Order: sequence, then structure tokens, then C-alpha cells
Amino acid sequence: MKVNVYSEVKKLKIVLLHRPGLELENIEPDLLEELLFEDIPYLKKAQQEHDYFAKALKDNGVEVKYVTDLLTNTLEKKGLKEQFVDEYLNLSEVKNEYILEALKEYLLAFETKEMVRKIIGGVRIDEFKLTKNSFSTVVHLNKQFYLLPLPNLYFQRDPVAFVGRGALINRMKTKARRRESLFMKYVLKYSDEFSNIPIYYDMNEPFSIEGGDVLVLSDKVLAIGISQRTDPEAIERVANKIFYESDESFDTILAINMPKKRAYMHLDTIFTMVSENKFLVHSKLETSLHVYVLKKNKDEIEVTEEDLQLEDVLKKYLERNDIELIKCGGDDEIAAKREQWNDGSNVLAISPGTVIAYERNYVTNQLLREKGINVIEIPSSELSRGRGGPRCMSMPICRE
Ligand SMILES: NC(=[NH2+])NCCC[C@H](N)C(=O)O
Repeated sequence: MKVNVYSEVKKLKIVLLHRPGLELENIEPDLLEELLFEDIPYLKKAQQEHDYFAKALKDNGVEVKYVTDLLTNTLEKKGLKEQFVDEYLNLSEVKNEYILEALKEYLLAFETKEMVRKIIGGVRIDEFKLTKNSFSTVVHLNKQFYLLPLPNLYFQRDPVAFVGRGALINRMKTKARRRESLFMKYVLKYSDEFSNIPIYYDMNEPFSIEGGDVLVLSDKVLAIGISQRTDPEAIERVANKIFYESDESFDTILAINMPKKRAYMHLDTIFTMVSENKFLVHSKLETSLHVYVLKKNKDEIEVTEEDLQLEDVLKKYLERNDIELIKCGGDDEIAAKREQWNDGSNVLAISPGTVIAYERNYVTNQLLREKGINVIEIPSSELSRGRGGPRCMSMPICRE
């Protein structure tokens, strides 16, 4: 498969998704915070909405790949089922030897596709009986899960990020999401479809970075948020890899300092690109941003710092005067806050000037249309409960 991502807006050809499943049925009120959800989505509706999203992509000529299919095929073809389970359980920090053994046996008894579904869905304590019990297992049996679910997996933007011809296999900030990166890591490492894709970051690095913080503004410029989820050290490592150990065309990384707040979780919750010169932005982004500019120099990265309004940052580094910012929710302060909360500024461009957006953000969508943007709306009452929009739910693999 060809990996080609040198833009946020050029015609989208192949995209990676995950259709939410069982894992949403294992979110319960006491786990909301830990699992990074604000509310419990209704699975049946969430799946309908997600299918609608996938259909909108396909109807517009985009090839949709599902991470579960890619993983299942890889594990089967390469005989990696057991190795994957071992690594997964290790990452899940299942340490009790009786439980570890029983869990492994339980998972491996499923055929691969079902096993992958189970691993994402989580394993409850009442699903199987341990044959050996000891004091320690008895203590564990008072919990609800042997394995917690991965309800955030439908936000495929974050665990792996395709950039240029390669990929970043991200180390996720939170324990709730850390295991998600293993899925595409196996696909990238072992499947024939993706052979020889350069890897610019690995999940075993100590510093975290998430794909929602990575924007490919052009074939020269990347923007990466220094956020609650992404450490400056990770950005530095990515910069070194891309600048000096690859033949990528990128020569500038704008590391944008972000408020460390949940409302500004990732850079793509603050702004997304909707055409070559138009950007949809968080309505409260009036203050200037502190930006560290990492430039590729002969053999060392040159760093400069600036305090600039977003508009001026984009003008300067994309070298164009026609940059236009469109505010999520417009000038209506309440609408702006409401729509920001439901990912109004998180749209996915499928070609320059055409975006997929949540239908519920109708104030913002109308504004986009007034600016000449073609807005394809998708239903979103359940999907939005996980705090992510169309950009968060998709990972472009190939653009024109
Ligand atoms: N790229 C994004 N903005 N992703 C949103 C992810 C939302 C998810 N519930 C989390 O907290 O991680």
C-alpha cells in the first residue's frame, strides 16, 4: 500500500478507521474518567453513525481500511497470534501468573478475528473461571475486568500517524490508550502490504506523542502541538528522524505550545485545515501562541521562538498572504462554546474545500458554506460522546 501524506487537504485516497464495537458496552459510569469518555455512547446508534461516515468517504472515492481487518490478516498470514497476545498482555500489565496464563489460553482459543474483537472489547471477570486460585487471584477477582476495553480505538487519528512516506507509532500519554498503538505496529512491521515503510517514532520511546497533535500543513511544514498529550522530547526525536534519517521533503516543524487542558487536548481540537488557505479554528484563539520553530539546518536543528497570532504563523511559514481563519461557532459566544465542545472545529478535509463534519454543529457548518466550503454532514449524537470529530476518527494513509 502506498503511504503518501504531504498535505491536510489534498484529495484523500486511502483512510484508516475503526468501527466501534463491544468496547463501548464495557464503559460504565465509574470508569468514564479513566477511559477518557464524558458519557456512555449507545453502541447500535454509534455504529450506524460510523457506517454513515464510512459510506460518505466511500461515496467520495476514498478507500476505507479497517484496522481490525488489517491486524487480523497480518496475525493469520504470519502466524503471529500468540506473539501478539503475549505482547498485548504484557502492555496491559497483567502480572499475576495464574491470571496471565488463563487469560492467554482464553484469548487464543478464539479464532483470530473474534480474538481481536475480544481484545478490543475487554475481558470481564465473570467470563471464565480460573482453574487455579490463590490469595492474590482472589483479590483480583473482586475487580470487574481482567482486561479493560479500548473504547477510544475509533479515534484512529491518535495511535499511529502517517507522515510523508512513513509513520509514527505513537506512545500514548494515558494508560487507557497506550495499548492501541500495538495494532498498527504489527501491521506496519509484519504485513506484506506495508513492507518497507519508514518508522519515525516508536511506542517504546519514553516520551509521549499523539496523532491529534500532528498536522501536515504542506510538503515542507509540519505543525505539532506541545500539549497535555505530546512532549517536546518526542517532537525533537521525530524532527531528527525526519530531517536527518529520511529523504522526506519536510524542513520545518512548528511546535505550538498549547494550554494543558482537556478542552485543548490535541492540536486538532484547536484548528483544522479545510482548504489550501482556509482554517477552522477554536473561537477563543485570539491570544498569540508561543511557537518554537525547528528548522532543518545542515547537521543540527535550528530553534527560534516567536509569539504570534495563528494567522500570522500560517502566513509566514506557508508563505501565503491569503490565509483565512473561520471561527467555530462564529461570533455567537454560546454557539461557539457548544460547538467547540462537540468538535465543531474538528473536520476532515477529503479534498481542498470539501470537508466531512458533524451535522450537530450547524452554526459552524453554515459559516463554512458561506466561505465556499462544501460540507458533507454526518450524524453524531453518539460518536461525539467520546470527544472527537471526523478528523480524530480517521487516519489518512494516502492523499493525492
Ligand atoms: N485527535 C483527537 N482530538 N482525538 C480525540 C480523542 C478523544 C479521546 N476520548 C481521548 O481523550 O483521547
